[in-house]
Amino acid sequence: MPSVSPPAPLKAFTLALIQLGNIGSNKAANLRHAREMILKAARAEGRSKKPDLIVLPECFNSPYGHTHFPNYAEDIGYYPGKPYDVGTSESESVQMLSSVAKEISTWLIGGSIPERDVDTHKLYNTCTVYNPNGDLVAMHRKVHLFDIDIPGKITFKESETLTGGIKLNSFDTEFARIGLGICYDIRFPEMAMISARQGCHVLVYPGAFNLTTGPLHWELLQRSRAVDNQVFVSMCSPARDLSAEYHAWGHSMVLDPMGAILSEAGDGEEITYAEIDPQVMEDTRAGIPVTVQRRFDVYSQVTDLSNL
Ligand SMILES: O=C(O)CCC(=O)C(=O)O
Repeated sequence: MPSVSPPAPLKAFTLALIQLGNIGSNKAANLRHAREMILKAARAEGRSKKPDLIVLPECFNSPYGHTHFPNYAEDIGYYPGKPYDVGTSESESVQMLSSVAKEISTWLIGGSIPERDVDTHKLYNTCTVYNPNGDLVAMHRKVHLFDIDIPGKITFKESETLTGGIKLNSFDTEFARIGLGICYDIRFPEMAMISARQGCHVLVYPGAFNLTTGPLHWELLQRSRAVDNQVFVSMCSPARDLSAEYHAWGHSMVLDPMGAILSEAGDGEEITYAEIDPQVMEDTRAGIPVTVQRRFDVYSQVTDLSNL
């Protein structure tokens, strides 16, 4: 594992998930609606304070389906660690997300969008992150592509048009270190484990489960990753739209390190908020000390599967 600097301590903060509805074939309309909902989430009517971090769902600017990715893909051209001028970005989604993050002066995880690499022209399912100044500060390309085939229920093959990312990604805010994944990435505990061991306090996955795997696995996987790693976990879904080609499960949620659900949306368009309390993480880790009981001396014996 590459060496990573330890994170600053987790502080209390408010997380808002936008379970976005009305995602259709008109990209400009999708972007307009996403912007309106981000402004609404930031207004936080009826709440005592505005959120510190707002999250959009997977594929928020285009219909979800591998045949659509090439038509909706945008050139982002972001290279971690290199200066990035949002003003000259080719990506209209990046432009919108950056300007609205700046307008509301709030951290924003921009769900995901189909991206075309400017050099290789390969397509990715990509999440971008903005600080309250509107700077693009992190990007995650979905590592594990959603290729499933459950006969009679659902067949989906992202790898027909997309390429998987080759890197795990996280970013630091003034309140937490946050690890990124996209949807199917949550099925791979190794990825969550590495992010948690690199100091992430919260793992956020823009996602879009379906009506076959959603009921059984959506909550289970999030609770598992939260309990395994004693971190906060959250997935943000689009709203369910039965007139769309892909029927998303909805139920955007936030879980604490004990696996308790802090907030959960229904299946329609909704903004759900959760208060992240660092004490819960501290108490969980003190009470159930798995984070300091790991036996790497034993695990090393089972890495070679040919011995089994
Ligand atoms: O893993 C699943 O069941 C759903 C995953 C998914 O919808 C996705 O990766 O977009």
